[in-house]
Amino acid sequence: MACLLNFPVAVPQAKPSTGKPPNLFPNSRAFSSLSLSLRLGHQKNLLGHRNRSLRKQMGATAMAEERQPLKIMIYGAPASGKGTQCELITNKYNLVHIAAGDLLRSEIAAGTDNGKLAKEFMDKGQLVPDKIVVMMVKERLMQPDSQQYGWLLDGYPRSLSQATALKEFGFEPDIFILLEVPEEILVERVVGRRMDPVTGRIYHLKYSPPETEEIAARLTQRFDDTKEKVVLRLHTHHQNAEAVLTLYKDITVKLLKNVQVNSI
Ligand SMILES: Nc1ncnc2c1ncn2[C@@H]1O[C@H](COP(=O)(O)OP(=O)(O)O)[C@@H](O)[C@H]1O
Repeated sequence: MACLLNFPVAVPQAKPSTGKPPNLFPNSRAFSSLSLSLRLGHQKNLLGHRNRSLRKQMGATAMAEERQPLKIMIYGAPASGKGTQCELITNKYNLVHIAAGDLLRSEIAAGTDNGKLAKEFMDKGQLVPDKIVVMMVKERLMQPDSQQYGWLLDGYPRSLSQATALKEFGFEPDIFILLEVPEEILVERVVGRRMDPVTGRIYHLKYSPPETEEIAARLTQRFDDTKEKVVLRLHTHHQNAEAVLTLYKDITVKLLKNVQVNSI
């Protein structure tokens, strides 16, 4: 399989169910396994080098004593394949997957005040205010499972202020994974994306259609997965990307998407 980053991390063997939010792309192949393996193989060398430097700095004894769970952030435009990568990475490293968008959709589904306010911004393809998102993510990161097993944070931070806030709370990633995908592919992916509410599986009407008419009949579309809204979401993404990327440039692993659109 893909995603073979190797780090000196403590990976507990048996993680109980964490009630993690559903994956956005459980069945898609946004990046082919082969190209992902190759890229991560390359990045592995880079990271191996970084790890060696780090080990030198910390001293071998301290390193052995202070093994910490792995902490990763993953960043990319809407529909850039974060969900697929999250599945691969969490399976490999047994991390808790925390997706800011899923946390917000849970608030909306629960009908909370935060959820109602969040929906107004999500409807416009804008970032939900920090006063909601920062505390929500912070609280999830503080849960015992995240602390014990490590975390993979997906869709956060999306702005410099979010990154800074998390840093002030003492949450810093070991690795920042950046997904880069051409914009025309993103729009087509979003517009055709559907979810099966029974299995949680993600389909694409053109590139990964449902297997049966029964499934096709029950597919749902995310309320912000329209062409009009994805253009706004992409605009918001581009406005904030540079500031976020600058902050994590020393720990960034970049994955480029250059295969055909039908790899969803
Ligand atoms: N960290 C965040 N800060 C503010 N708003 C967020 C954040 N994460 C998600 N959102 C809101 O939720 C929407 C959906 O996010 P998400 O599910 O991650 O999908 P996508 O990556 O396709 O934008 C975003 O367009 C934004 O309105």
